[in-house]
Amino acid sequence: MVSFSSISDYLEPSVPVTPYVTARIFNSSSFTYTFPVSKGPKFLRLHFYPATYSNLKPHQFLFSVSSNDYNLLTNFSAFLTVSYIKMMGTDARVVKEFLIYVKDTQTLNVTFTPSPNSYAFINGIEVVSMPENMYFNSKIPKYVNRDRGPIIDNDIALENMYRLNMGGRYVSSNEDTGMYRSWDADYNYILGAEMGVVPACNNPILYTTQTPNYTAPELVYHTQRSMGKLADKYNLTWILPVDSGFYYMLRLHFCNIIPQYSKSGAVVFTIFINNQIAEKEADPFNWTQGSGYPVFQDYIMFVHDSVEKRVKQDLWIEMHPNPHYEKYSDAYLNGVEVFKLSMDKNLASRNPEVDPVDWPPTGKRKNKKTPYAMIIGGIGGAFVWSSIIGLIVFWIRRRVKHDGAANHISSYDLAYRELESIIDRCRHFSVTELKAVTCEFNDKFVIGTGGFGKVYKGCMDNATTTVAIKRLDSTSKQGFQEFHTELKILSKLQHINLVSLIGYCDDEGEMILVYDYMANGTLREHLYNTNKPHLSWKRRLNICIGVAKGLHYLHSGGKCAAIHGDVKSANILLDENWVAKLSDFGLSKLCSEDQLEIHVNTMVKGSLGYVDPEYCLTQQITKKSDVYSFGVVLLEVLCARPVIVVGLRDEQVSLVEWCKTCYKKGNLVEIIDPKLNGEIAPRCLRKFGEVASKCLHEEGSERPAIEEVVWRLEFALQLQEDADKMQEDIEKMDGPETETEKNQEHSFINGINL
Ligand SMILES: Nc1ncnc2c1ncn2[C@@H]1O[C@H](COP(=O)(O)OP(=O)(O)OP(=O)(O)O)[C@@H](O)[C@H]1O
Repeated sequence: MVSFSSISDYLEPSVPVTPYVTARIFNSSSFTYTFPVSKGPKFLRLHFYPATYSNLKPHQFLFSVSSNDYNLLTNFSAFLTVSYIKMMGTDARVVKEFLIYVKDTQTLNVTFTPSPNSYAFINGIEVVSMPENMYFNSKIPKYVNRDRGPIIDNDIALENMYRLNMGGRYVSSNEDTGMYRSWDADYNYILGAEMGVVPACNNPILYTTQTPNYTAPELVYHTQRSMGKLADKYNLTWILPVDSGFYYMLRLHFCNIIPQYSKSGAVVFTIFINNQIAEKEADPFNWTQGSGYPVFQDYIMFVHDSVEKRVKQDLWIEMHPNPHYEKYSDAYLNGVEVFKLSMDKNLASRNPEVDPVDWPPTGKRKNKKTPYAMIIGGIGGAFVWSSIIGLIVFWIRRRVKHDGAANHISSYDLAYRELESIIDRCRHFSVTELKAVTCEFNDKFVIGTGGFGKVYKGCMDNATTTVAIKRLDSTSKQGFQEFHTELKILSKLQHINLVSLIGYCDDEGEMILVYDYMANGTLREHLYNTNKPHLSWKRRLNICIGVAKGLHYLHSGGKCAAIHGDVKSANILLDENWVAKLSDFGLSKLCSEDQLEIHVNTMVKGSLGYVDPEYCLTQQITKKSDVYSFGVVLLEVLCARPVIVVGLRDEQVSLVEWCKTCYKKGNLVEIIDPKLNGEIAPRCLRKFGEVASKCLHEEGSERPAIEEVVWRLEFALQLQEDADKMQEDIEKMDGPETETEKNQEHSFINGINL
């Protein structure tokens, strides 16, 4: 008999009857369960309760488990694992959770193989589907201490090592978001006496498309561990023992729930993973729309231990307030998930020959060196041989030939390195895949056309993801440079107010970029030359604040800071919740934050009517050039007209000049969008006009930094909300109106003079 069922001789009171009281025992040969399932990512959970079954003692069970070609467990002893877990004061059972992508076979096989002279057993198997991009092909991870590494795609399997609810209680599988994950309390893992404080809230958590409601339950975001009064004196540290010789993905969950921290830049901290800086200036408030919005960030790092050859070692997560931000000295974390990544389809054993700086692993790298490959080898070191590298080699060779100077190669050195990391961070699509979702690039799927080419709408991943597919037109003046810049910027920078790049395709001479689809199109198409319903004033204000926050992120992104270079209403996309997303980074300049303080020399590019006059004169673009273009957008939003209208009276042709004249005369109110009549509170309009005017100052040095623009606009919104509230109160009041109230209402409805 290959297998038989048995009942445990004893069940500890803390262990539930189902599924742990019964087990299936396997002797000698392998035994496979086959589950017919749909294609897509699955949780596979294996439940073990080591006990005596049919007179077989717990230590007699030693076995391996594999699933769909992945070795999940090798020579596994549930007895030893539980002994170790008990030392940590937790459970008498063990649940092993794996994340596996089931491909076209639509079957999930789970095979148990006893080790020699041993038995295998299992108490329960759980298979749960998960949303397509929940963990696989999700947000682009950050690589700790290197700029490349594995990506979490359909070819990788993950093992969950830890899932912790910081500062909160154990969250049972029934309290999860339908995926039956359980979340442990973190106090077993926090280092030393410095346990910080545990703020909590009960407000509804404001999930978004970037952090949908299945990401983690509200219970996780309702509590956090932060540093408390002694923040400057110590690091908030968690220690999580893991196996050496593997890559790990850490998903850190944040949600700002402390009322005082309701401003970007209020709390900025540094995150270290194993003593390496994972995030120098973490400002989770800035990564979201504000307080109560959850956000997570994935980090990948290799845990190696080449010196002592320890099989297990500690993974440290540490946080410390960033000393450059004095406002509030604190750091916080709401939850963490730690996953071990498969290497060569093997999650189960140590893989010492894999050197972390040698990605992909030596065994997978192609040895054959073509003359092109040798050029790259010399320039970039270890690399991934992919079609995009092929493309740039071809490009470099062509340039060298045309320019006839070998020293030009070195100027493209950077491009190599950047592209190598892009390849690992972005999803690569084949032309066949993209043709399939657009019916061979059929015009019926076209949703817009820009300078780069046509943009198509498509559905992928079993219709769970709607995307916008931007395909370079062979007749376009744009080309590799814009394609490369867009990939470079968006693969490094992610923010709620920047459009998300899902991937790219460079097969068969194509250059295609794939983005999240933005259901409400561009800001411009809601302002003029449109039949679409008009945007309310408050919605317009929120959109402007979102764009300013996106720009602020871009300008202050540490080593990946950038100048956008083409801010305009057509490059602001709106998602289904009207959240503004800055797009089109083809003209952007990526440089270090220090460099942003000086000027970047460049040939003047941009869109007519939006370009900073100082940039035109000096040919030097600065972050204040973006501030100028943003000022033009503010005027478009207020007046709902194009920036240049030929055929109008001379003084009215340019929106900027016309608004400046009206502003100086104090009659800006006469040129605001008539559809906004009666909607704008006088004080709000005054503040808004003032911000726009500052942004449009002729001299860059006189323009405010975009951070200042953010808070000035937030203040304008506050003024509007106060006025709306007052208006509501007046309307609610019974009895005759007082003279003052009548006047207030009158000025509100008929507008004001500035
Ligand atoms: N992610 C997206 N979601 C929905 N629609 C999009 C998306 N990206 C682009 N579009 C649509 O495609 C049109 C063309 O976009 P694209 O970014 O190529 O051009 P543009 O910015 O208008 O022009 P240019 O590149 O010349 O500045 C947009 O106006 C918009 O209607």
